[in-house]
Amino acid sequence: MIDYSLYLVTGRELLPQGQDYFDSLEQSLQGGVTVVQIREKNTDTSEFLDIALRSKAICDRHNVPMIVNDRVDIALAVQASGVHVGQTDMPVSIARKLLPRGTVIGVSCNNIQELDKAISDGVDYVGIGAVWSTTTKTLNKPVVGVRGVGELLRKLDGTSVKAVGIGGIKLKNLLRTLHGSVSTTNRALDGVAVVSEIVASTRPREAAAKLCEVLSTFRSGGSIIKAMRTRSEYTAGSVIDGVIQIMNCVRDHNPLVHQITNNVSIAQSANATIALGASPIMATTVQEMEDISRINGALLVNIGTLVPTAYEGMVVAGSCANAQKKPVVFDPVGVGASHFRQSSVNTLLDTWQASVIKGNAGELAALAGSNEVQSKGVDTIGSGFKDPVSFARNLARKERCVVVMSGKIDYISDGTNVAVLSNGHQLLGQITGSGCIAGSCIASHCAGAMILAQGEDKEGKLVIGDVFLGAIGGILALTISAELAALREDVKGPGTFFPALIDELFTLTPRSIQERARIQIQ
Ligand SMILES: Nc1ncnc2c1ncn2[C@@H]1O[C@H](COP(=O)(O)OP(=O)(O)OP(=O)(O)O)[C@@H](O)[C@H]1O
Ligand SMILES: Cc1ncsc1CCO
Repeated sequence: MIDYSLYLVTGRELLPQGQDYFDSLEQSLQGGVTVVQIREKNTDTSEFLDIALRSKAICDRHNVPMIVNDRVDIALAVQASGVHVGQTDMPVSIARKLLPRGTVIGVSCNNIQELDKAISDGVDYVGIGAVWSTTTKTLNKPVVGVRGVGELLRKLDGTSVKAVGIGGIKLKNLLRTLHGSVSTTNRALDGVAVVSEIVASTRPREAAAKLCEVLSTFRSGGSIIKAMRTRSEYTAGSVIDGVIQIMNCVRDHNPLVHQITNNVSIAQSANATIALGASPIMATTVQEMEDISRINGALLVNIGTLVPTAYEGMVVAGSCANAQKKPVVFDPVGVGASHFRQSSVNTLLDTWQASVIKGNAGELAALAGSNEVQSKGVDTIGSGFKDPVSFARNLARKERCVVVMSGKIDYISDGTNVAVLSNGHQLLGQITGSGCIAGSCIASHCAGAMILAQGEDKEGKLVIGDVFLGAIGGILALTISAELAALREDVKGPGTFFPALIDELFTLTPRSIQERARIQIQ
């Protein structure tokens, strides 16, 4: 059985100047590479054969299987463990006939059709990619993206076919790649193929060892749920206790909450953040994203009025937040309204891992590609999903993060649990940006959750802190404050409601949360 965990694809053209190919291979194996594919471009048969033979001797010494790219004849000549073929190389059925029994055959797949064919051809493994855009190879097919890998992996359920991700996988995106590519049925990649991160390194041993470390911490951290959460079981009572702890933490620590949001509700969102005890910074420019990611407690990305400069900032800010393991709250405002929003949302979610995605039913339907609920611009139409609990849970599994579906009732899921919250007031639906404010409240509470979890083990996690509780706390703070504001005599309608809401967020007490929270965990 081949261990596909760290699959090295060689590329002599990528070696740093002065680096010997065989020495680099030796070091990579010492660093922990578990399988090697020899890839040669434009090399004469005799030279390829010589390289394959010498590479095989090195791999054998490490007891690591060697696979030959494309050339069945070379694989036969050196008794390689396997052959890897591309879509335009030797067909799998013919390679199978030519090769001795037990020789592994792998094929590159970019889409469902290619994957279906590979499965029916009886391949042993598939290389799914490109996962990221890459400079190692000129791509003539669309990038699959981390989320696309998960959809393809689902197809392998019930088969013995193994899968490695390939294309642009680096140390800096490895954890995100592993986490984000798990299918809704919990099928993860069996390994990752790496080229330049190892081959182009002047220290291939260290490069391989670092990649192995991430692989093993991810695997020991287990599934999405463990990677996202700090607690494994919730009850309504434990959730309320947790929310109050976070709420107090926000007030005690005043975390910085970085928000890239729309120009309709920017001031409202900043005011709500302050009222909760956090500190907003509404910064959009690429050049400052890294600095802010070091000091902030959480990031909110809201595409309400998407403009090019802010969009560039969003791309970078999310990656910086992931690198710092800070919570990223994403609000795909009006995603169904235009192709531009849709493709921007896809690029953002393929670039970084959101910790929480928040939207109304129409927005989340558009994100999930469902036409069960329609939207009009930034608003949802109709009464929502027939089974909102399952919808929220499935979307959380698909996007590998916590999902908040807002509305008269809010549904919050981490892919396993669904918290059903029925607090709120209809006046929230009669002011603009209540959803955007909800995003700010969630981000503030996720920042509090992150501070509370500071002492915990960060290894193998993409985000620090219980973002499920952060999301519930943000929604409860807003909706309970809205109920209290609506009760006030000075509130006569939407115009007087908004300032009262800010006052109530400011004076909200743990007692009000305990007394008023209407929460059910399913
Ligand atoms: N009729 C209602 N009754 C109770 N709560 C409501 C009602 N409408 C909205 N809310 C609350 O308001 C918050 C925002 O949800 P909503 O679904 O209105 O956001 P949205 O459509 O994204 O808003 P916007 O586009 O104005 O920012 C949620 O926490 C939700 O519970
Ligand atoms: C009205 C509106 N348009 C873009 S963003 C926004 C705020 C509510 O989502």
